Amino acid sequence: MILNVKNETSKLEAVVLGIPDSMGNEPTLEETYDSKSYESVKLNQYPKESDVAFEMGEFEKVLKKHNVQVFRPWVLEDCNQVFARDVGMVIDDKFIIANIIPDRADEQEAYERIINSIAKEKVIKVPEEVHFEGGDVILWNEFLFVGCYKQSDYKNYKTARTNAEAVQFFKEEFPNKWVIDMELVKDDFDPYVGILHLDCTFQPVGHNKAILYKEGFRNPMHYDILISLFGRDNVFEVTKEEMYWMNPNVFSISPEIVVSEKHFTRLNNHMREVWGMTVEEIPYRNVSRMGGLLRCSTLPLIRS
Ligand SMILES: NC(=[NH2+])NCCC[C@H](N)C(=O)O
Repeated sequence: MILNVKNETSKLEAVVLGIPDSMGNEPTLEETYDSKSYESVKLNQYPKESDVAFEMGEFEKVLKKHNVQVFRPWVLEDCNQVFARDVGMVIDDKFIIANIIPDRADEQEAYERIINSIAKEKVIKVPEEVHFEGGDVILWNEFLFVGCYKQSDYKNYKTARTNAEAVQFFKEEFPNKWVIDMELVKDDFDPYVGILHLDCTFQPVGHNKAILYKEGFRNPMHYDILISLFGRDNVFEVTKEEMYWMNPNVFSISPEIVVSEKHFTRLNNHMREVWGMTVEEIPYRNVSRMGGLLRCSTLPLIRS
């Protein structure tokens, strides 16, 4: 398979979609590793496997309707494999195997078949000290945005997944890209405050548009950079409440077609009416209760 991903929106041809089968038992509070799951367990709202399976089935149908080839990881017993995004990622024609949080490391073996179908020299494994997850890396042609956390208490946060070493790694590995690091606000317990991955606070859509949550950036200058790159009129800013429901985590099938959650009324209307896009609305609220949404459930392999 010849990989090709240079941005978040070019026409999608092949993607890995996570899989809801055999998710295992609901985690205990101590076993959760993101604030949203923590809250769901605490409020007794952690989703049932059948509800997650229904929502992911709706997602798969939309992808297939648009002629996208959908790959799945193989099913591991009692293992949550919904969020394909984080285990690795494609940049240009390379597959980078991520160095993810140890609680999730088991998920990676299920991608062996997919990785084996890629030429060996195109598969990159990062050094041990480099921590990153795919949700923190956003491609925008010559730009590579990396969500990270660089403070000395990095290891105290289960929700800090990408470190300063990763930023350096991307700079060295992709010398022709402009790597921009964006430090995120972290909070392991409050989903109204902490940002798990960059794709929970920012995402390009359409041609040169972006969805953005200002308070997610630890350094206001990082927000300013995005505003100046995209242009204020091309940015849809979400509220705290919309961030909580993960509005920035929609998923593009092409610059004209985006998959979104059916409750995202304000965003969906804006994308349709102001940006002229086709919005495929699906139910995905149960999945959101585990700390990720549509982008998080996918790992694009080929965008033309
Ligand atoms: N790209 C993302 N935002 N992924 C969300 C992953 C959520 C998952 N519960 C975790 O903590 O790892």
